Amino acid sequence: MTTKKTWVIKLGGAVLNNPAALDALFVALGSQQQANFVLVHGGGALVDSWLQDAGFATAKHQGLRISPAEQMPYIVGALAGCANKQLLGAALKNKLKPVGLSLFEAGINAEQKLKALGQVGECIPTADSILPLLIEAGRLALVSSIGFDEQGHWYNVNADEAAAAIAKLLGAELIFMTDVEAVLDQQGQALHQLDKAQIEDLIAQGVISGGMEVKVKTSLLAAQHLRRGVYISSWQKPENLIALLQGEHVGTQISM
Ligand SMILES: Nc1ncnc2c1ncn2[C@@H]1O[C@H](COP(=O)(O)OP(=O)(O)O)[C@@H](O)[C@H]1O
Ligand SMILES: CC(=O)N[C@@H](CCC(=O)OP(=O)(O)O)C(=O)O
Repeated sequence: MTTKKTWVIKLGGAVLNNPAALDALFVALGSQQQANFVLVHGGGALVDSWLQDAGFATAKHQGLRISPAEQMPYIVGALAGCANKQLLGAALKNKLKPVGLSLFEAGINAEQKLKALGQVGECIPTADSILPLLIEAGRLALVSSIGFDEQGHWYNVNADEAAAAIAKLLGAELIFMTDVEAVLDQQGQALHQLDKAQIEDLIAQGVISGGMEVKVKTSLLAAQHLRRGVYISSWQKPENLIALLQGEHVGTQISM
């Protein structure tokens, strides 16, 4: 049994457009032999462009993409196919041993969140995850946010929620790596620490919105469940990841 700490890292999809940042991140991961990692990735921008190319209109409700059944082949293709395999290629290039997975193999089932959102999925943890075996075997799991129910229907799960569910399942540390260095206040200054009351205030004032609203709400729930701080930082700064692993305080810490 491995005694190393496991870190679940959520990678925002915008990193897919930045191969140099992706390489730097994988180099940083490869240099940290004292920890295990599981990567959960998004790809929202890629989904936008695939849907647009296919002639679909797409919309979000409170940061979640409304996902009609007829759009799912494109959403699944972009996230579990293209984005997942693009990351796999970058990890391979950087001498890691990646395995690409959907939420099902990772031990998370999905069920419909809200009828009005179509195939948007909510995470249901199961007792059947391949992740501990992959970690034990020294493999780097790359998990897309496509989930399935027991009938085999597919769902589009928000990748932040997917990462939080996997961190809970593994009792792991959780870091969201996005395209901003921290959650920002009204003046655009980094907020180093946020708790429930501050988060509610900033959302009500419209300072935190869109994808960041989902991220901070998901982080808060995860911090409450994991009983420890959850971090938001940028994939543009792999040194921040190393700093967090060493117990330093960078980006925004969301606490209970
Ligand atoms: N207060 C805020 N601080 C930082 N970013 C914010 C804030 N409010 C909204 N955002 C937006 O949230 C984005 C990050 O969320 P999202 O695009 O969903 O990231 P990811 O794809 O990495 O999950 C930022 O790029 C920014 O445009
Ligand atoms: C339901 C829902 O909103 N799913 C997201 C899944 C991808 C994602 O979360 O990507 P980022 O992390 O890059 O934003 C979507 O379709 O965009």
